[in-house]
Amino acid sequence: MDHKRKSEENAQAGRKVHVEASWPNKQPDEQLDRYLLESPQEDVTHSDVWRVLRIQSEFVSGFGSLAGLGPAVSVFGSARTEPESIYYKQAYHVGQRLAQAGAITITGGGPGTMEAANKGASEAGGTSVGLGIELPFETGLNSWVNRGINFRYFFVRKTMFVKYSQGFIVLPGGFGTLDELFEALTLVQTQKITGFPIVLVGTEYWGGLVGWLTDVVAKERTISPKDLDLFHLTDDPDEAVDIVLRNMVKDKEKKSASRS
Ligand SMILES: C/C(=C\CNc1ncnc2c1ncn2[C@@H]1O[C@H](COP(=O)(O)O)[C@@H](O)[C@H]1O)CO
Repeated sequence: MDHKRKSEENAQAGRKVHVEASWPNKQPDEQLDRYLLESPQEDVTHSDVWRVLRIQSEFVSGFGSLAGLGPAVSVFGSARTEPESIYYKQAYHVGQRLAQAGAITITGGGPGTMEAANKGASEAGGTSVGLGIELPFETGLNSWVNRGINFRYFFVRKTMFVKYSQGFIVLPGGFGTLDELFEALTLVQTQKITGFPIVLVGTEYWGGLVGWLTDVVAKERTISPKDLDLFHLTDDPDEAVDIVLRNMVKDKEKKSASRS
């Protein structure tokens, strides 16, 4: 469904949605990021130069739209989670709790877990941000996003999740979720970002991965054993929210102390 039609539907249903495209004159068939990634190296022509400018403009408009957003938490998880799933209910609860605490929920703006978190946030009267991504198959922003931005490039969009949130809550998910999780872990591990909580929700789902990181990856020393402390693991969505909110308070205190 295109964004114009989605906006009209939302308007008819009385939902207030603010959607921005981070690129002008979207042409749905044009998968420019795919061309960028697939084009041969010798093909560095004028079109690559223009592509760099388009990437730059996507960063500029993303920063412009999100500047001054306020305290926010990014919530990740599978695009395929069904509303009957316990993970959907947990993501809804996370969005709701964040809104009640005055924090903004940011998701990828898609279906499944993203929709659940946006719905929880929006129904609790909070700001519910969706950073959508242009895909070869149309999915569009979910109906519970009340502040939406669309991106063409995954890597630009991933920068926005990190830059404009103060922590990640990660529910069960597939490749997309793992990508977002491991990017944040790498940034914290290499101290590109500091004091940034990452909470995994779902011990049964994540247990295998955490076991492998502990028994193989840390044991083989491809990560340091202390890197295992860079994330939290819980079954309790309230605990996940408490961890990120506590960290936000600590962060705020640190900033005001350094100003005085
Ligand atoms: C595949 C399906 C829908 C795709 N729609 C998406 N919309 C927005 N964001 C998405 C979408 N798919 C993946 N993402 C990003 O990755 C994470 C989820 O990926 P996973 O592989 O499903 O775990 C999510 O946090 C998004 O940022 C099905 O209808």
